[in-house]
Parts: sequence; C-alpha cells; structure tokens
Amino acid sequence: MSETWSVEEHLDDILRSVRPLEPIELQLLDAQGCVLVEDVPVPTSLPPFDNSSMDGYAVRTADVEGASEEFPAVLAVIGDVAAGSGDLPVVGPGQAARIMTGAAMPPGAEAVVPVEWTDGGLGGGPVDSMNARSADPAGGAGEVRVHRPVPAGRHVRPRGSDVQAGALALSAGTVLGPPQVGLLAAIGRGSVRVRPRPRVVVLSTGSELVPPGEQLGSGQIYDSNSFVLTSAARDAGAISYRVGAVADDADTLRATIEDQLIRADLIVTSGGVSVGAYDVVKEVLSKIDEGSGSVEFRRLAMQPGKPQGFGLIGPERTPVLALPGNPVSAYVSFELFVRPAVRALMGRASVRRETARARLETEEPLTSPDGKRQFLRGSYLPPAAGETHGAVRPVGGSGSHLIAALAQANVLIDVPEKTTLLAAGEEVTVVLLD
Ligand SMILES: Nc1nc2c(c(=O)[nH]1)N[C@H]1C(S)=C(S)[C@@H](COP(=O)(O)OP(=O)(O)OC[C@H]3O[C@@H](n4cnc5c(N)ncnc54)[C@H](O)[C@@H]3O)O[C@H]1N2
Ligand code: MOO
Repeated sequence: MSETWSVEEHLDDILRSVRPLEPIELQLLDAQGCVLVEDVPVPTSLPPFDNSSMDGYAVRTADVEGASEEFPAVLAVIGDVAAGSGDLPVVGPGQAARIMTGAAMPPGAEAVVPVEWTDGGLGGGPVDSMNARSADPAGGAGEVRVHRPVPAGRHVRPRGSDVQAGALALSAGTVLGPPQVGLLAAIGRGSVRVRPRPRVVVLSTGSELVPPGEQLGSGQIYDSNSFVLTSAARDAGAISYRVGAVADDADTLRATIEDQLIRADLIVTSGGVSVGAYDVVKEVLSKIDEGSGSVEFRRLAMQPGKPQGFGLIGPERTPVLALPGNPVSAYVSFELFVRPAVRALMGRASVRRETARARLETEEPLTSPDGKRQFLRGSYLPPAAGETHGAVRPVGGSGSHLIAALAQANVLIDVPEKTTLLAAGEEVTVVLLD
C-alpha cells in the first residue's frame, strides 16, 4: 500500500475490468430496469383495428347531418358492439350500433356519437350514460335519437394511429422502465433479450457485529453496513444477497467467500481492510486466487474511504470490491465505486450519479485535508424558480462513524483534493443521492 490512488484512477481501474453481463431472455416483468439488447419491431399495428374512443353509437355521418336536440336524427339500433366483440353487425343507412370504448368499428359506420349526445334510446332528453346491461338487457335495440352531427372519423381511433407494423417499438440500449414494459406487452411481446440484473453478494466482517433485533453484548455493535450496502445494491438495480456478518477469522471468511462465488456477479465486503492485526479481509483476499488474479489493496487520496480493495477472483473472475468498515466510508465507497460497477455490469450507458453545482450554506468555514478528495454529507435544496443554483448545508461533521447525520443527507459535497477551506456562499459540486 505504498502508492496513493486518486478516486478517478481507482474507479477507472474498476470500470476497465468490469464487463457487461451476457444477455439473456427474460419475461417482461423480470426485465424491468434492464437494458434491452435487441431492436424490437412492431409486429402488428397499434391499435390493431379501427375502434371507438367513446361509449356511444356508431353511425353513418349522412344519417346525423343537421341533427339537433330539437330535430334529432332517429336511428334504428341494430345491436351492441362491446370491446372484445368478434361479430360485427353491418350498419346500414338509418341504422346505428351501440358501441363501447375500445370496441371495433362495425362495417358501414364512419363515426361515433357519444351517448351524451343522444337520448340513450330512452325517448327523453340527453342522457349522461348508458344503463348497465344487467339492468337494461334491451338497451342495444329499439331506436336512438341523436342530437348532434359528427364528421367522418370522429371518436374513432384508426388502426395504426399509435404505431405502425414494421416500425421500431424500442431500440437496443433502451432501459426498460414501466412505460417501455407496457409497450412491449401492448405489441404482444412476452419476453425480451436484456442484460440481466447483476447478483451482488454483500458480506460484512467483524467479530463485534450482531444482527439487528438481537441483544448486544459488551463491546458489540449492530451490523449496519451489510444492510446499507444490500439496500444500496438493490437501489442501483442489482439483485442483492446479504450474507450475515462473518467473524474476523481467515478460514471462515475464505470458506464463506468461496461458497458465495457460485451466486455472485459481484462481491462487496465491508471492514477488515485497514492496517490492524484483525483485518482479515485483506489477509484472505490478497491471497485467495494466486495465479488467476487476486484483490489488490490500495490507499486512496480520499476521505472517507481511504483503504480500498479491488480485484477479480474465482473461476469466473468475479469482481470483488472490499470497502472500509467505517459506516460512512462503506456507504460513500459504495456510491463512488460499487454503484458504477453495478451499472457497468447492467450495460448502462451512464454509470455515475448526477451532480449539480450548489451554493454552500454554513456558519463556520469548512476545512478539508490537503491532497484528499473529501466527500462531506449535505442537505441540498434544488434551485428555486428563476435561480441557477441550489443550496447545500453540511450535515454532521467529517467523522466516518456518523451514521445518524448520513441518514439526513441527500447529497455528498465533493471537495477537490487541493481545496482546504470553503467559506459560506462558495460554489461546490454535489453528488445527488436520489
Ligand atoms: N493505524 C491506522 N488505523 C486506521 C487507519 C489507518 O490508516 N491507520 N485507517 C482508518 C480508516 S480511514 C478507516 S476507513 C478504517 C477502515 O478499517 P477497516 O476497513 O479495517 O474496518 P474495521 O476495522 O473492520 O471497522 C472500522 C469501524 O467500522 C465499524 N464497522 C465495521 N463493520 C461494520 C458494520 N458492518 N456495521 C457497523 N459498523 C461497522 C467497526 O466497528 C469500526 O468501528 O480504519 C481506520 N483505522
Ligand atoms: O477513510 Mo476512512 O474511510 O477515512 O474513515
């Protein structure tokens, strides 16, 4: 650990080694959040047939020309066309078919008159709605009085007006959010080829750690890192598995990691990477895979998050990121290094968090160590209307054990290596955490 690496050098090293996962065919809902690797054409136009956009009556326009409430057009109702009806009546002169939203236009009809522009077949004034079929089984028969004319095509959604057969529904590289999943379903695709979500195994280490919910003994603390890292991995798009804290024992740790390799696209550990006598992660991972790669431990010009390990292990050369154990260090390290690695495995084009420039609000000037890039926790308010910059206020101090303040933060204030003092009102870069 003699050489010191910058944040960017460490990240570049990780991103150079992490390749997107091989694509697989996934059911639509399993593909949510994934990157599509195929161009998906539209097999059949949407809508697949001309259909009504209103509940009403399908008519021939000539029959309702000049119609008014005083002088309604009286048409013979020849039946109902409900959404899903396959059998369509032919609408002849002087006739109308009662039609529901989404139902196919019957042959002969050119437009739809909404039910509100008619007497609903009841012989009175305009109605608000149709009677339910159960209450009025004969509603689709008899006569209807139409109070207004309609031009051809009115209240009709033509076949292909949404998207035409042969067009590109979605192109390779698209991230499948809910609307894209909806479009795939609408064109009849049950599954698609995507890069899968990476499986991230999170493993915390430390003999002092006790799972939340259990009793603490003397010198013990609750294991929070494995929870924050597992949920952060899920938030980044991964399928994450939390492995309970492993004691500071080299053999146990080695066996646990070897067991976990089978289900991991990425392994994240926390703790045990510093210079203490019980820092077993470093001890085990530096030697786990002699010959076919191992984990390198380095010191970064960064605070928090100075000690970091990265390498590829096992037969599949699975990436391992060994994060420092201090809770804030572990989380900041996740945001800066693990999240981009997860996104790179997913094949996402942008792997980094967004940043913004913000005005610093602080009573006392902030100090930062020379030669270290510092990531302070901040509470950020986006720009108000008409303003170009938001405002950020530091929360908590720089101590990497300050878990409560971290929970109040929505940004990291990125203080460059050479900056040692920041006064109120200065412009800073913030990394947006949500
Ligand atoms: N002599 C030196 N000591 C330390 C140095 C150094 O350069 N010289 N670096 C310090 C820095 S900076 C960091 S960061 C830590 C990193 O230490 P480790 O990665 O070895 O982490 P641990 O010693 O296991 O734990 C550190 C701290 O965090 C608590 N912890 C650990 N795991 C969890 C968890 N899962 N949940 C909650 N809290 C956890 C642990 O109890 C310790 O308090 O080393 C410094 N020391
Ligand atoms: O680097 Mo440690 O992460 O400063 O607390």
